[in-house]
Amino acid sequence: MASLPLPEDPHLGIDGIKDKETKEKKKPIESVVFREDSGEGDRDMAPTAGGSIHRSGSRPQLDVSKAEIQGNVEEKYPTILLPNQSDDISHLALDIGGSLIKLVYFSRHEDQPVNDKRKRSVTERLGISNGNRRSYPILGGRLHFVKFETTKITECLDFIYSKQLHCGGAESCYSDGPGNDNAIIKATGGGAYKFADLFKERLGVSLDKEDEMDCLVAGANFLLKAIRHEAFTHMEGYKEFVQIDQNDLFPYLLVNIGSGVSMIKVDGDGKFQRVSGTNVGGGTYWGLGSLLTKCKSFDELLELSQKGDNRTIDMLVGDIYGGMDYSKIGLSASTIASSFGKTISESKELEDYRPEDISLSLLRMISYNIGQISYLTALRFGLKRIFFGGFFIRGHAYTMDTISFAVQFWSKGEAQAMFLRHEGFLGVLGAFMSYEKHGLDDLMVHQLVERFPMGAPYTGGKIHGPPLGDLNEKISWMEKFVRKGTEITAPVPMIPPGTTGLGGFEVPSSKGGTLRSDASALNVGVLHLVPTLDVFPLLADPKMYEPNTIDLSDHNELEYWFTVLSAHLPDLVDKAVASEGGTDDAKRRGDAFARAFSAHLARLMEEPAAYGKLGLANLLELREECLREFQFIDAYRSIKLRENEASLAVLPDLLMELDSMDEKTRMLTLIEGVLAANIFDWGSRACVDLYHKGTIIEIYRMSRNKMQRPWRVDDFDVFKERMLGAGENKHPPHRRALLFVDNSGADIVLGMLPLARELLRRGTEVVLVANSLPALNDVTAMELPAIVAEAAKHCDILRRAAEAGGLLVDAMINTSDASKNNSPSVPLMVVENGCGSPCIDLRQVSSELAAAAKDADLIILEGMGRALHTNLNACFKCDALKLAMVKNQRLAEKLVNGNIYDCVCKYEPAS
Ligand SMILES: CC(C)(COP(=O)(O)O)[C@@H](O)C(=O)NCCC(=O)O
Ligand SMILES: [Mn+2]
Repeated sequence: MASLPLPEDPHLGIDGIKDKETKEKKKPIESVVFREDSGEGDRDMAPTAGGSIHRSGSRPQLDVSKAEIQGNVEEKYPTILLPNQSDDISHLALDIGGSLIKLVYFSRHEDQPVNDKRKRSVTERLGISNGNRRSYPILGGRLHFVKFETTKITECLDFIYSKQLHCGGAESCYSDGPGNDNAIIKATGGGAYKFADLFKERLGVSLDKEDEMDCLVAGANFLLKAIRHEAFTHMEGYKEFVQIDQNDLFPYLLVNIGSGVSMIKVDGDGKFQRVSGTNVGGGTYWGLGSLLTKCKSFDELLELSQKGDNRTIDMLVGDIYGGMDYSKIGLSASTIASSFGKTISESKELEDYRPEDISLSLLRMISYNIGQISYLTALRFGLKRIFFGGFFIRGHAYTMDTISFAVQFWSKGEAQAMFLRHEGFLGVLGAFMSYEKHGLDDLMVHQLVERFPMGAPYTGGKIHGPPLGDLNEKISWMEKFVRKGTEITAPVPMIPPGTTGLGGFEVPSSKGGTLRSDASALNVGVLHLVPTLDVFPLLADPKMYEPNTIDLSDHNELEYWFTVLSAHLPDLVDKAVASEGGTDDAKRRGDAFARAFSAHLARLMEEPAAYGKLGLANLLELREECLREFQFIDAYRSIKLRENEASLAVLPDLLMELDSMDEKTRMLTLIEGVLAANIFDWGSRACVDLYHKGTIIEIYRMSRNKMQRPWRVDDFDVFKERMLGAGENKHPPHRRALLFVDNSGADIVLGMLPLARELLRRGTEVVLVANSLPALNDVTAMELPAIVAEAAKHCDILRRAAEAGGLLVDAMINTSDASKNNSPSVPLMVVENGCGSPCIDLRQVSSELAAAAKDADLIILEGMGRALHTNLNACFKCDALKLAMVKNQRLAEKLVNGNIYDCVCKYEPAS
């Protein structure tokens, strides 16, 4: 393993840089002010105060009476309070089935007062329009999925009441009394009729009934088009996500297994026909099962089947053929010849059979039957794809395998059974969409982000626990949940393979002792609707793009990262708690965060695909999301400030040194500088250990000194040739470069800013692309302008470019930079990337980044997260440079066949 010993000599490592870290305190940036917005915002959205407007059930309108602008009226997109908007916003839809009530509700994003002047400046500069989004002012928000047993409808009513969902959500319901008498909630399923009076009586709302089939199809179409990892196959214990081509979705067969089974041929949006069905469905399993086993609930019955052996009940081919296969017609000895058939030849009573065996026999009988009828129906209509939904499946591996087996067996591999992660929520989603007003059907896959918060009632433990209002309740729930045993068991992993090869099926074997009662609910997150997200326009082929370099479906890989992230946890909790003042409340939240994140990790270890396709980037993002869930906004804030300050203190010397070099040496020194400064990464165990051994500047110098070429991946010469030309052969400078920056401190100040400065000097516009939200010690777009302003005090190029980019005006700075001149400068801008993770999925970036990308012809991705964990293999339409120091031994071996602290400089001209 390569080592990075600290230099004995505390003198300068990079020639000329003095150790000013502790000596020089920086002055505040009082001389720099942001340019004020002209104030000419779009006015067409301004509410007309006073009059109320007509509302219709199908064409939604907003009640803008008594509307007022919250915060500064000068803001371009001020937050608008709609105090009377209550009954008409479709916050809630219901699917009240025979067994379960499914509920989808919408919560708006809390509007942050928009006071980010950088954002306004860049919006103007890049000409970002709000497109047609303003016609759906409530669109940005979250969709939550919850379910209750129909027998416990009172809990469902309490839940709706406590969240004030019946009168448009807590934020717009200002009375303590019951809901508005005019309130209408879209509902589907038989219970929409049966319980209409109860809803009116208890909540004062009317249920607007939507057709069940319409809803099922609308829900399925939406999910299949809009959710990336919605459909999957499940064969012999293996789950594999299927990439659905939106343009090649129809026709398909939708099999919805509720109490009964409907088979629907879907030809398009709103174009379908119920072509078949069977009365032998989930209700049959539950009903017959309870009669035969005395089980009280569906889940109890399902759990029982885990320990069952159906051979004591079912008559198998082997029972008839003396233990032999009937190979001539392709039947193995273990194939069921007759479900429950064995019981006729024995003179036993019901009590003589194990309930476990009965449950399994019944489950197999019903699942096979549904699989077989589905296949025959698909065959009848020439359909190749069959999607199964409905709560009978419950994310239960054995049920899915049985159905898949039947489809495969009877179709001889021609047809494929696919399952849906939101299997039970199709109808209710369709009902929700029938409001039309959200524009949900216009949403694209890149505008939906699924998150998995660790909050009851929709994850873990009992689904129908008390609704959680605030963080305290959530933490209490966490504590209770964790006391019950942290293990979250997966929906029955199978030991593969289970077939005998001739069409038989062995007994399911479960790793976990118990089957979690709400497996399917745990596989469903909260759907964030973010209309401002876009696909990065410079991706060479968005359809082929896969952000993750490390796929965690490989168990060894997952196990390694599980261990690494678990080991990192105590230190992270300390930092997070300290960042919130170390109060008792912060400690409690820190503890809850650690438990929640550990529980997620444990869950994913059990079933890596539980939340969709899992890559390392998803795990790293989950950690950040989890911190935010427990209100740790910026755990590394003080570290970032300290490192920024220390690095800014030595920047002038570095700039002077760079300016004294010839062009070629300078270009190399700049790239070396980026790679060396990328060592400041608080997410890497090895680096954090290193930081105890020296000051920031010592470590930076040491890192510079170790920069020896050739790097592990070294395309520098090709890059240099593009930048500086070779001999007479000169290239025009790039028009615009997007620099995806990484860490605070030396990384941004001594690495990326000097590189940006070089590009600016050469006439290239520079856009610094930084995180929207904090993640580890990554610099954010909000923090960057102040850093740039501080750096600009020492550099005329940066100052003029930052001014030109609208980052600062009135910067009466005495620059110490030698390269002063008064010619107009190309702009330096800052845009947010739309994410809060150390990695970046370029399928979902901010609209401002997408706008900035339109004129860009060079991308520089920096750091492990953005250039290695994600995007190492990404291809772009323009030139791309990927720069990172590999700060993890295993990764170095795996990705570049090298060692920790090796460097990657990968240059790929436009493809
Ligand atoms: C989280 C990170 C991707 C951040 O790296 P960066 O993008 O800052 O270079 C990186 O620190 C990482 O992969 N850490 C893995 C854990 C470890 O090696 O300890
Ligand atoms: Mn980072």
